[in-house]
Amino acid sequence: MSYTTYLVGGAVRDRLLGYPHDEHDWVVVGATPEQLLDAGYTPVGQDFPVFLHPKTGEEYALARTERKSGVGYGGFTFHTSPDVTLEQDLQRRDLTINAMAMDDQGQLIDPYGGQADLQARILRHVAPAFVEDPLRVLRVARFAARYHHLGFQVAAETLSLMRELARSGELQALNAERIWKEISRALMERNPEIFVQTLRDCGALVELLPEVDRLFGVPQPEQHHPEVDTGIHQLLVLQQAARLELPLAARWACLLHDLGKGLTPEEHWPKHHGHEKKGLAAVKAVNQRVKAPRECQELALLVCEYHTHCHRALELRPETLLKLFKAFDIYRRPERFEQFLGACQADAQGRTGLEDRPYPQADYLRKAAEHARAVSVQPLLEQGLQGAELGKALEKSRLHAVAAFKTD
Ligand SMILES: Nc1ccn([C@@H]2O[C@H](COP(=O)(O)OP(=O)(O)OP(=O)(O)O)[C@@H](O)[C@H]2O)c(=O)n1
Ligand SMILES: [Mg+2]
Repeated sequence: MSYTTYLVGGAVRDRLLGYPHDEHDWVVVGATPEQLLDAGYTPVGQDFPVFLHPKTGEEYALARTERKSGVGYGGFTFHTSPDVTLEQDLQRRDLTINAMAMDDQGQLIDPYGGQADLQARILRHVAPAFVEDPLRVLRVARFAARYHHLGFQVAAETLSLMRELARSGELQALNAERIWKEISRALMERNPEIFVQTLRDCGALVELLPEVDRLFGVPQPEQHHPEVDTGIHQLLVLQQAARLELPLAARWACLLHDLGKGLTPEEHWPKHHGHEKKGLAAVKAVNQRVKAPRECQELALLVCEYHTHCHRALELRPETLLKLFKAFDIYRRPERFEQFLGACQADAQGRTGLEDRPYPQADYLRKAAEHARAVSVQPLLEQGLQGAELGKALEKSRLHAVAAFKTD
């Protein structure tokens, strides 16, 4: 018996959109696993009907239907058989724009109105079975972030399904790896703030990142923050982070830098004295809950603690500058310090009306750091210094170098 292969999912969607896409997913209709094994495909997992092409390595999935059989991921049963149709396979998918297929003649198969929704710029679920996978809440928010600049919006009825999922508590059953994968991809999209905003719109933000959610409604002094609301500031900072094309760790740090402001007692509003240190515990909690990679965790903690130092860079004493450099280990980790400067710039410019204000602090710190790094240990070694003494002398030379830079 012969089988038919179709291109599906993101590749079809992005081809129709004229959007770059470099991964191809295929669906195979009318085949048994044995047929694919005989043709040289390798199975991806034990009980999962997905195979890798012998030459291209791309994913080929047997057409399947899915049923949810329990709470959480893994609570799925698949049904594959050669008589599962393409339409059935497409129906189990998340969004209409993701539920189109293309045959080898370039002919589009679009039973659920995906093309119309692409044209209307709508992210709409295919069927009520959307709710069987809570990860889709994050996926839709991520697509909203990715295609925002093209005018895409989440359909009202899809948003209500997302709200239902958020309210059901099912998001708690998602494992950290899947959540992080979505968050990290979303942060790297062109409008990462739309991801956070969409999660908030459907009540998922408080489920997934309650520490971020609680910033909404918390005021800041209007003098420095014309947008006033800390949650809005948060979104604006992410927008700037994308505009500055910051790498993932810096964007993650941007998202978490002000968590301390959510912990200020109301009677102190709109001031947030000491929010930098106060936020550290919250940053740590989020870091661990989503199992962010080490680099992201570290930078988020450092940016939380030191972003105000960066804004005040020009007023800092040489001693304080050196302490900052030490905290960042700028001598061995120059790229991490650069990411810190980027995140702080996004923080300074992520304020209504201040998006284009200059941020001379970054260059100032960059130069000061260069002077500290340029201090050579060689002359000190030649003086015969060792151990703690050597360390102290090196510190002193650096202090001189930074002080000299400051008076310049
Ligand atoms: N929770 C999920 C994950 C995936 N899919 C379906 O599987 C396809 C492929 O999934 P994936 O590669 O994760 O996403 P893409 O849509 O290809 O988008 P991208 O890779 O660009 O993120 C999707 O288009 C969608 O039809 C789904 O319905 N529900
Ligand atoms: Mg894909």
